[in-house]
Amino acid sequence: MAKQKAKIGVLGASGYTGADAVRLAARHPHIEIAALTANTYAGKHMQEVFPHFFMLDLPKLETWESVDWTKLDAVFCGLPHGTTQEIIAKVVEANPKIKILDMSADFRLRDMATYAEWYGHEHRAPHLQGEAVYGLTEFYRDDIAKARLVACPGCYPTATLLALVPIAKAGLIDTDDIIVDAKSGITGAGRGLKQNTLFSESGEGLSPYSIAKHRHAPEIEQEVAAAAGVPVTLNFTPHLIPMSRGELCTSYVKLAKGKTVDDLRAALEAAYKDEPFVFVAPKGVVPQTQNVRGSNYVQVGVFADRIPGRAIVVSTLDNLVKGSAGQAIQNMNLMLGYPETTGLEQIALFP
Ligand SMILES: NC(=O)C1=CN([C@@H]2O[C@H](COP(=O)(O)OP(=O)(O)OC[C@H]3O[C@@H](n4cnc5c(N)ncnc54)[C@H](OP(=O)(O)O)[C@@H]3O)[C@@H](O)[C@H]2O)C=CC1
Ligand SMILES: CC(=O)N[C@@H](CCC(=O)OP(=O)(O)O)C(=O)O
Repeated sequence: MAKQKAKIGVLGASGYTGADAVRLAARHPHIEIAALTANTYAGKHMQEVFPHFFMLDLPKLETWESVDWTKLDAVFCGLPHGTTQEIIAKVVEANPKIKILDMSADFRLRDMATYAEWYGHEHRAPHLQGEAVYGLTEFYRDDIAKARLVACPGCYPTATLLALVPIAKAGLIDTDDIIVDAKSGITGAGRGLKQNTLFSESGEGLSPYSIAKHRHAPEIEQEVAAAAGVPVTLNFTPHLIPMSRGELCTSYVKLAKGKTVDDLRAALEAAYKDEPFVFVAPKGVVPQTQNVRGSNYVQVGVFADRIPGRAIVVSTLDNLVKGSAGQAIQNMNLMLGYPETTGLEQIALFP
């Protein structure tokens, strides 16, 4: 007899990450989409909000309060940071067995004081924070498989950490001298109306933002520090770039004494040789967002700087796939015991 499909819900299905979770889930062979929630769009059909789902028969958008959480096996959470903690706490109260794939930042920082400092309020579900597993699949796979609550990393942290963790872990770089220059497509800012994401204001320019104060800096530092085994402070500057999806991070690093760029390449290749989604570009090949657009793949390239003793690592992903919904599906596969790549092997939409 065929195994029953797992029933999933998506919180924030009327947003960009929620919608990409629906796009991927709709063609996943082992899951059934059983509930979709929205805030202002509650009561509407998904196709009214996202016409590209015209061929699907999907549940109507409803508020999270009206969902029967006891019927679901897993929930994807694409809510604005700050709102997730309380909603997830209620969902878990209703169904303690439900698996949670949070795509927001609400459970990523392990230190509550750091959370309060960067997010401007005390954590609203500290009892759940303790059990949250950081959802960077390539480095937390075993813990993710056993977890109830997975805090999927942000899109910038995913791209940056896939470049930095293996080389920091191997002691190949000076962790006091890391500069991350990051660029994101406009969907990274969500679907809500904002002046700076209007085509007329973002379509023909490149804008740095949150200089020296972006909330992904402490998240990246937390994970590079865990890899390196020492506290890390780094420079992180994001930019908004006129394309719909995609992200590219360029990390400038100083080599540890006696280490070479070939050592960096060897560490990255060793880390990812058996990984289904992360690929190290061959020598001289430059990663570009076009190679990963719409896919769960990540491309990492490593280059010697012309300044002796320095190197440049370039990493790229799709912010809505490996940067959020795709990685969440990858983690769900582990948590529900499906092959990790199920539903995720689409190649980039190129051009
Ligand atoms: N966009 C990206 O590339 C990435 C985003 N993230 C994170 O994922 C989360 C979602 O991002 P994204 O999809 O871009 O955001 P959107 O702004 O596109 O969507 C937000 C969703 O949350 C719903 N919502 C808003 N406020 C509330 C509330 N008070 N109660 C219940 N539902 C609410 C919205 O409903 P409605 O539209 O009906 O009002 C909508 O469905 C954020 O935390 C974001 O930072 C993480 C990685 C990448
Ligand atoms: C372009 C843009 O605005 N990007 C968002 C990052 C999106 C994201 O990954 O944020 P979370 O940590 O909430 O998941 C930002 O800079 O805030």
